[in-house]
Amino acid sequence: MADRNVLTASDVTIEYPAHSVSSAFTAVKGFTLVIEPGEIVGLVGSSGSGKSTLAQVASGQAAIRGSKENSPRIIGGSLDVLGFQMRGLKRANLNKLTLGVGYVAQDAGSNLTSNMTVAELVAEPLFLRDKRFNRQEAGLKAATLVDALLLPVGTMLKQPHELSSGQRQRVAIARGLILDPVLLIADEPTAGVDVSVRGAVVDVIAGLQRSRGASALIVSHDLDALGRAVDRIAVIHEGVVVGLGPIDEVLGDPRHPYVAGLARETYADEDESDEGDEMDEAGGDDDDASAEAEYEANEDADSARAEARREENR
Ligand SMILES: Nc1ncnc2c1ncn2[C@@H]1O[C@H](COP(=O)(O)OP(=O)(O)OP(=O)(O)O)[C@@H](O)[C@H]1O
Repeated sequence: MADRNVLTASDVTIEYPAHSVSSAFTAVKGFTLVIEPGEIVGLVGSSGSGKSTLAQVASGQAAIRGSKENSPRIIGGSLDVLGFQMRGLKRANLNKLTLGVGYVAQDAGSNLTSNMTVAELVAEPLFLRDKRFNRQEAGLKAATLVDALLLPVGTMLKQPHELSSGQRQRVAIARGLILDPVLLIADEPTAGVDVSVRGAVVDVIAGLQRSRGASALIVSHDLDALGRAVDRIAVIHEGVVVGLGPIDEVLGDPRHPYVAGLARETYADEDESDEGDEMDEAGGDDDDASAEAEYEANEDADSARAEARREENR
């Protein structure tokens, strides 16, 4: 029976299978999350915490790439996306799933076909789905998205090499949005985007999806960029959800040292721009200091682990 939620993850465990030089690795452990229609959720966490792995599995991209490429696979729990059980999803259903799920990969901006114009790149998914799609309508849709993503209209005639990396990333986002996905999964959509427009880009993604009653899962390690655009955040740490809810609630009542560190960092940033704003936190300075120390230690350990794992898989 189809699930009314856009995404329902119950105790999902995901692993990268063993291959010639390395053993199997569990990247996500017991992940639970529900995304309702029209809801915008941010997935936050440090490097190597499992965000991209989840995004690849939930969007169907891992299944499309298949086992040959050492793609991650669900080994425990259940993940339902748009009514499809992602565990052991058949190829025919995978095609149906991707009609409704848009995916913007972490490095999407740097993988755009080099000899196409922005107009062609953004409109291409329409023609891949329907060769006879009306060209004028496609051009108009592409231009509207390019404009919404704060790119100059002149960008339409340019090729990727004529754009900055942040502009290329925004072209990739426009590509991900042009099919009006029921669920957009965007992995670090603001990577490389100028800091002054990062928040606005997330706002555009959230606004466009919300206006159609559609949903989004926006992966980011940048809470500032998610800002007020998301309804809730899920904080993931070492593959486990350690915080879930509206940003202010999660950060205001941290239940895990990683979240406490995240809160402290976020509030410190806010204090820098608003000097009179004092934090009134229970627990006192000693607790804050130890949480921050643990957060920083975790961050360092995460980066080291992620790098070691990448090295191992080279
Ligand atoms: N192909 C792979 N094989 C084995 N392990 C992998 C593979 N790809 C990633 N991992 C490991 O899985 C864990 C989660 O990685 P993932 O890329 O999902 O994290 P992330 O939170 O998206 O990090 P980042 O913010 O750096 O992109 C990491 O420990 C990583 O090293």
